[in-house]
Amino acid sequence: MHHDPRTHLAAAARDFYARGWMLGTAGNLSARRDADAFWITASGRPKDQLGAEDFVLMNLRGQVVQAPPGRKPSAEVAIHEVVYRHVPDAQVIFHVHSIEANLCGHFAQQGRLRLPTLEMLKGLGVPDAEPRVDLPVFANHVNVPRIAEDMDRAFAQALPRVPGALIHQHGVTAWGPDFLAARHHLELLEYCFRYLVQAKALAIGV
Ligand SMILES: CSCCC(=O)C(=O)COP(=O)(O)O
Ligand SMILES: [Zn+2]
Repeated sequence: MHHDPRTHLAAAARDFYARGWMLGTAGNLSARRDADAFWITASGRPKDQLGAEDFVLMNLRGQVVQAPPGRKPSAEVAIHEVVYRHVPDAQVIFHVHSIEANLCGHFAQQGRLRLPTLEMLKGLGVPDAEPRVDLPVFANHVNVPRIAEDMDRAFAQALPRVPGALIHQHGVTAWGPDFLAARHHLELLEYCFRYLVQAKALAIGV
């Protein structure tokens, strides 16, 4: 990263807040500083007004490297750590809470949400003519490290075919090799969620 990733993270948070995906302090965003450390939003901060003092530097062993006074890392930092450990290409991770993502959790079967067969899946790295792609869906737990352990186990078996994962009744996490790609992946997954919700309302099979 040539610029301080905290500036980009704060701008992304303002954007996602405006879309209704980070209301009431929901969600958390992070970006790698280098192979062993990443910046993540501090816990419980309003996502439309983040400043440099709202980010914590973590290493990939779960230790705080640098934290402004009174700031703790996101309560969901363990999930970011799992993604960075398993996906070497992931440089940026966005976790947000949209209504549609939470509705879509109810359409999942056996821990998988079948994504609609849309041309836009190409933007998620799926070039197939008739894509049959599932997004992994994890159970939510009050004890967040439990969610991270489930993801760790699943990702050790196989990485998701698309750069994201859903937590039931909670929200989606998407990642990418840079800020723009991570944003596009998040937007495309959220588009799929909106599509699935509307298709269900219209009783259209996808
Ligand atoms: C009000 S959202 C509840 C916690 C959560 O799921 C989230 O994404 C925000 O947690 P953080 O500790 O990162 O502020
Ligand atoms: Zn969350």
